[in-house]
Amino acid sequence: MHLTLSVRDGEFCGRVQFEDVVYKIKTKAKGSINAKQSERAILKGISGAVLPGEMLAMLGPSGSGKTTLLTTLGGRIRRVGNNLDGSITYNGRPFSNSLKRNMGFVTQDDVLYPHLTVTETLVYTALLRLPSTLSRQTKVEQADAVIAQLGLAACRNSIIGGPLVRGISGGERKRVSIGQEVLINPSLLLLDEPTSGLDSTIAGRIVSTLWDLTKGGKTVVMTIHQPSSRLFYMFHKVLLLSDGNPIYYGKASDAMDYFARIGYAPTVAMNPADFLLDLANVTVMLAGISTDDAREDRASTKEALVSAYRNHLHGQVSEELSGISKQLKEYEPDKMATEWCTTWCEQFKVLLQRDLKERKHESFSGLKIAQVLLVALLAGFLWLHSGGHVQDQVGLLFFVVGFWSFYPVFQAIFTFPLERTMLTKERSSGMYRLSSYFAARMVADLPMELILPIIFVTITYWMGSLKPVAASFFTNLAVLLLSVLVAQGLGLALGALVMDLKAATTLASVLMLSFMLAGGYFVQNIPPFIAWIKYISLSYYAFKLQISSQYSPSDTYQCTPVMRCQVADFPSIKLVGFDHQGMALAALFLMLFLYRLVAYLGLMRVGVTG
Ligand SMILES: Nc1ncnc2c1ncn2[C@@H]1O[C@H](COP(=O)(O)OP(=O)(O)OP(=O)(O)O)[C@@H](O)[C@H]1O
Repeated sequence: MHLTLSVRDGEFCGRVQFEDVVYKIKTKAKGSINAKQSERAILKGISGAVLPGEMLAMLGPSGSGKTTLLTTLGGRIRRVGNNLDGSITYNGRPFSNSLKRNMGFVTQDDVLYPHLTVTETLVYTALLRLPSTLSRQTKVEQADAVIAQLGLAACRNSIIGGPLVRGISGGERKRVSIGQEVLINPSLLLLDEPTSGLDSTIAGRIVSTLWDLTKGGKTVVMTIHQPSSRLFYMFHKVLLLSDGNPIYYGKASDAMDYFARIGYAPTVAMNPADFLLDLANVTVMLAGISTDDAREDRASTKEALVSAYRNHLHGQVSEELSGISKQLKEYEPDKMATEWCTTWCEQFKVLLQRDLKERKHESFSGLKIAQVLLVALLAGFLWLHSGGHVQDQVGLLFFVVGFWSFYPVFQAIFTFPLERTMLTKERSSGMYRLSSYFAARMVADLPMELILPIIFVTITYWMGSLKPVAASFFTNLAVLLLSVLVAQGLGLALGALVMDLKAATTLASVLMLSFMLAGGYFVQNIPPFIAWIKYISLSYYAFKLQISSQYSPSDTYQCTPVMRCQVADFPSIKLVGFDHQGMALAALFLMLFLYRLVAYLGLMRVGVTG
């Protein structure tokens, strides 16, 4: 069966050449705090080429560097200093941002939204990744075609699922991940262990689908663990790695002959992939060599395999690479899709729809609503008889401000750390602009961010006998909604900056506590050196504006049984005062934008791994 998707030019980046690729990481020796950093080479001079119509499999034991090489070929490892050496080109050109939108990359772990169905997942991907020139209907049809081609029709309306929700099976999930990449009809498709954990029938089906892609002129590169011999012979080329060294590169069908020629042949008939893996692990029992040789220690056998590669294969690879380079000189490159596939507005619209659908269960969670209702009713009953008591009413105002400062911060703080892997995956493939994602996220969260405090205030305001005047109620509500949005921004900023939930929540609790304490209700005589905290405290400004919504400077209250005092002189009110209300409002608006800007800047770091 041939894949019939044809939405992009298939020759964008299909000729991949990599020559003497070396990748090093910095490591610290164990056991000593003062240990100096040393370098460890993960890839030690790897060369090869894959052309349109070819499927290259990277084989090797766990930890041999397959994923690292694949990630490097996918342009997802940053060059920092001299960590990455050698040359990698795509149709003779280096990696570029426009290229990432024309290649597919399937990661080892499936990064999918758990609450979307298979169809929704693929349709949203189609809407985001296929060009604007195609109609919505065509994109949906494209997604349907992929569902049929990958055998997902039976589970098309089932949710993906995750650790906490039961959904489709692991194999189906893997096929959805592959479908997301196949959808864009990439000229180059890179897959990290697309068959691991799957039974041999499903694995065979996946590899056959990928093989079909190569028949359509696509280039496929994958890492794979122990393919069956049927699958092994479907690969046009094989690259065998051992501890970061190449020990075989060439046609799959020539691999066994090559090793037999250099003195390594299996004693019994066995799956060539198993034999190659045993060799790379240096665990194979070798035929045709003496007992002494068989006892040869692992290091020297490995060295023998590495030097055999250098002597017999390295030259051939270099020749192949220079031959391709010569052809490329005569080859007129196709125009590459350098622009985004879809407009900002389209991206925003689709991301918003997807966010609303994916987070419906969370935003409208019964638990969340019950929690807010319960606290509102509790506060309402506690303050039921507070009418006319300034102390009680100021306390209620401060409690409401405090609750709605803490609550949104701790709701929002999870947003970006939990989305990080998804954002990295989607941004790495150039799926959408960060700004459209960010805007969609902000808007998708709004309904619940605003509905819950409205319900809360409506209950507490009237039960707590605050000023029964419509203008006061709406001012109080508006100020609270503004402070909720500010608090949400602060949570988003902390999450995006720290990206570690434990650290972010610890930091948030310290910050929010300092803001609350300096907010003007608990302490009146704050030492001057620390008094400035109130000027960065959202609780202070919100509290100040809430007070003004209830009282005016000329109001009085019964301070002793025989005397009325000025409300303005009441200690907690005196501290925040009635002046500079405009400034307080401006400060809240400033925070509203500033925190979101910080969150956006924090997110800009997410995108390319390495
Ligand atoms: N950023 C990193 N920091 C520390 N070690 C790393 C890093 N990247 C790779 N490594 C190490 O490099 C080696 C190769 O890793 P890689 O994931 O490429 O192996 P692999 O062949 O894909 O393994 P597997 O089949 O188990 O996925 C491993 O020993 C791994 O621990």
